[in-house]
Amino acid sequence: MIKESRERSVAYGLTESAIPDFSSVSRTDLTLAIEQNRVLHTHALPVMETLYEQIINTHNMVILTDAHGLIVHTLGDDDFLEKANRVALQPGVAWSEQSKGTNAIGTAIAEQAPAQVHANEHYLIANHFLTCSAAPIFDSEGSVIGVLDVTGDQNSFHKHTMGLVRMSAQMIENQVFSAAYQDAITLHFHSRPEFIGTLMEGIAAFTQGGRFLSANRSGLFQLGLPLTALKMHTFSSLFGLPVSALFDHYRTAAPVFLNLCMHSGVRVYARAQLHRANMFFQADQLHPGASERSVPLQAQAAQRVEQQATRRLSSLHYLNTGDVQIAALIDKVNKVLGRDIAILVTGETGTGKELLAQAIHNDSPRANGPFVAVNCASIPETLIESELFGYEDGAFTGARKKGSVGKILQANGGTLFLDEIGDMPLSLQARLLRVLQERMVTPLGSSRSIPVNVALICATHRNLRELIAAGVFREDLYYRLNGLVVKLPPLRERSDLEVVIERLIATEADGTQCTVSAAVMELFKRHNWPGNCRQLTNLLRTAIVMVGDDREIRREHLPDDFLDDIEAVQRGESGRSGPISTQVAVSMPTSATLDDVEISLIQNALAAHGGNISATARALGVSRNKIYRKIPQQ
Ligand SMILES: Nc1ncnc2c1ncn2[C@@H]1O[C@H](COP(=O)(O)OP(=O)(O)OP(=O)(O)O)[C@@H](O)[C@H]1O
Repeated sequence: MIKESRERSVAYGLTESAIPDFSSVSRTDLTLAIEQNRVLHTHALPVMETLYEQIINTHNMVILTDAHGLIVHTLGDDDFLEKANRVALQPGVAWSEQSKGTNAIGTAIAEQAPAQVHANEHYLIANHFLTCSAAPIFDSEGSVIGVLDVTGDQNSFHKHTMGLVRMSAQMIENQVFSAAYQDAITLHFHSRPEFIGTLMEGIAAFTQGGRFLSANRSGLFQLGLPLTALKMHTFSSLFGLPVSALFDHYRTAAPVFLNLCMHSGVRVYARAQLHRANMFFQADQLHPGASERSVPLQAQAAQRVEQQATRRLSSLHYLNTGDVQIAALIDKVNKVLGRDIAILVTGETGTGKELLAQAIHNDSPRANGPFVAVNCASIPETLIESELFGYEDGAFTGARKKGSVGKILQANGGTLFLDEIGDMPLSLQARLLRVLQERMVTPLGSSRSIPVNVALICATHRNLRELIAAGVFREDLYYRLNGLVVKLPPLRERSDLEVVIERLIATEADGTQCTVSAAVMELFKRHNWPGNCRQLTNLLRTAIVMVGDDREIRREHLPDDFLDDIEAVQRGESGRSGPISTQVAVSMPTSATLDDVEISLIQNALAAHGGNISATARALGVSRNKIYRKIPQQ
């Protein structure tokens, strides 16, 4: 493979000793490339993070490219990233064979197969210090849509890297496949039942009528026919049963896998996932430990419940539950309603910042206009620009035909809520400021400015002044956003806990009478509520289910982890309930170094956030990479 690739490199007119082409496409073209590869990008990022966790601190980086070898995302150890930047291993740079000669990314694309290129196997001498393992990612039609690569210093070569990259690429392929056929019937199968739900499972997609649509890599292998031939088949010609047998099987709700005989005579175990509309017949329901595929659906359901509750709770009057701090806050907000004054809501996570923003909108003269919420922390940095500002129709060469209306324009006539504004990349802060000052939006790739009329509410749990001092938040934008700054108090400081609980129960119990026992109310009052109203809402939601016909929430109806927290506090342990930094500071030996304190602080925060790295990073105001670096086994 290397020999042929080197021959191709010569044919492209490259010289081994040449200085590589370090040029990068423009920022706009990079954003466009990411947008065009949005599905790949979305599904690859979590897999890249997991892959990076395996290789952290080994002087390596994980790279995602599009089908032409253009790097669209990287994750890596800072020390190696510096070295990598010297040979332009960074977003916006092309690593095709045409551009860089023999290299794992370009060669994997040319060969349509995994490629490992080590040290002086690289065509360009400048790249001899690298060792690279790349695997192409295929779509359901068998076309390469991107490449996943791990690149490191040649001394960091490890023979397992290629295997990890291949598995990760296959994982991305399976995710992309499932996303493409989420409305189809999918059959997950394998000759060994324990492989169903793993990377090894075959997945085949069928129309509701049973016509074969496509299969993932393992599915094609197991079915033993090329894709073109399979497209002539139906569920019944492949498995000897009408597709309606799947519905019948799951209607009986028997918790067993289907046992199917393939056209080749080989028997496989299978579970089916039926159309979204037939969600109730999902095979996943038959497994006590639901597979990961059911999680998004459960998450969606939970989200719907939260949204419904939010709608019921959203008016300033409703939020005024008797606490003096809240009353004063609502009073201030009422005075600026309908005025052109930006509102900045601060407060710990879960204190109700978004709920307050929605209430402000609902009570404002813009109530009939849209309320558009954007969480700046949850959108990958590279996508925030297009998400906010949108695209012009066919504005770029090769751009997708339909442009996209950004969130700012979607909020026209209504309210734009920018949550976690402190996470807005510095480069976009200037653009946002311009929009706010000029009241015009220029979609990406367009020279046309569109007038826009939005009321702006921003929220943050971070200290923007500290961010300004650190040089990551623009002072001029800060002054534009803080027309009125209101701080939602943490739940532990509120005097209206009983009223909040009463109202939440009324909403959550949907009319059923339910009360909280005096003992539990006492527990609630003493609790620190690190997750604030969100934690209380979730806790009550669970307790109401547990209480059944009892009508009174008692200690036995509360989740164990909550009771553990309470007991830890009672035992005098700092537990999860106190401010983490204080706990660490007092519990460290005097000989502890700053590094020890940092590690301990991160460990405590991780425990407090159930091991969730993103939440921990947010709470501590550091990057996820920092957490990985300090606690590598995470
Ligand atoms: N005053 C309240 N009464 C009842 N429920 C509330 C109240 N405030 C917030 N909630 C509930 O708590 C949950 C979290 O609220 P919200 O998303 O508004 O918090 P947030 O401060 O924006 O959180 P984050 O900082 O994590 O984005 C929601 O389910 C919301 O309905």
